[in-house]
Amino acid sequence: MSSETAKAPLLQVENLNAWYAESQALHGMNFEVPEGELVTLIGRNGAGKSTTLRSIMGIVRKRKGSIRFRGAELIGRQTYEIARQGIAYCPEERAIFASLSVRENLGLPPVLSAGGSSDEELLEQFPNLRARQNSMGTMLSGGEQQMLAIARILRTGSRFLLLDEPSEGLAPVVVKEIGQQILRLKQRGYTILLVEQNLKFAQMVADRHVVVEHGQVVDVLAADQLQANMARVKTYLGV
Ligand SMILES: Nc1ncnc2c1ncn2[C@@H]1O[C@H](COP(=O)(O)OP(=O)(O)OP(=O)(O)O)[C@@H](O)[C@H]1O
Repeated sequence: MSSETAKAPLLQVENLNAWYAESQALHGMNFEVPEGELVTLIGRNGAGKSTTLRSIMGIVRKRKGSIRFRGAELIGRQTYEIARQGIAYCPEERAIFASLSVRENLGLPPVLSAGGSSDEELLEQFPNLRARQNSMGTMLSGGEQQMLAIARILRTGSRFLLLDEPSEGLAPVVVKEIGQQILRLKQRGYTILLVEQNLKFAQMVADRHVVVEHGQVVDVLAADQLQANMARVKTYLGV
């Protein structure tokens, strides 16, 4: 057995089904996230990417199948228990508190395990947040808000990050900066599952792409296979 096959993935999603009330959004998702990799969930609007992240976090409660993190089953667990196991979630809406300063926003998440970044370390890693540390949330640009939303979850000590469309609504130059920060996180050993519609951005940072359509995984491509399969992927994305 090669060392690659011997190592269990950090996250294993098997036959995951999820519902909003009676409406089924995920229909048997299957994919894995190996430790230390950056995996994207790509697919068109409404494909089920955000629902997958929310199901992993237990925010979407009605779900069946299996989600194993470091071998432990997450289905049936509450969101706070899942966070304590070492998974941090950065939602699409960023959830920056408008009436709090950058520093106050940074201090909000609890430290859940050893190894989280201190406020000082976060300001060092995100220099443009240092420059704005006393500014209120309302005064931040979209890019600064996104940086803050990512920086904040690093406080928790979690080593597995779920990021929902960090590039959304941002200018190309800002998207590039966010991409560089995310690559730095990968270099520092974080494992990342990233929802993304921006293919160029996904390509810049990912080791592997999981293509989602109608609540199912229809393709898994290593980063170096994406280009050769671009025509098919673009059809899935509707671009
Ligand atoms: N809060 C909700 N209540 C009911 N249905 C929802 C809710 N959120 C999402 N859905 C539905 O679930 C399905 C999957 O949506 P989801 O948001 O996961 O898609 P997505 O791939 O992340 O796309 P997008 O980028 O548009 O969010 C869609 O049919 C959507 O309409």
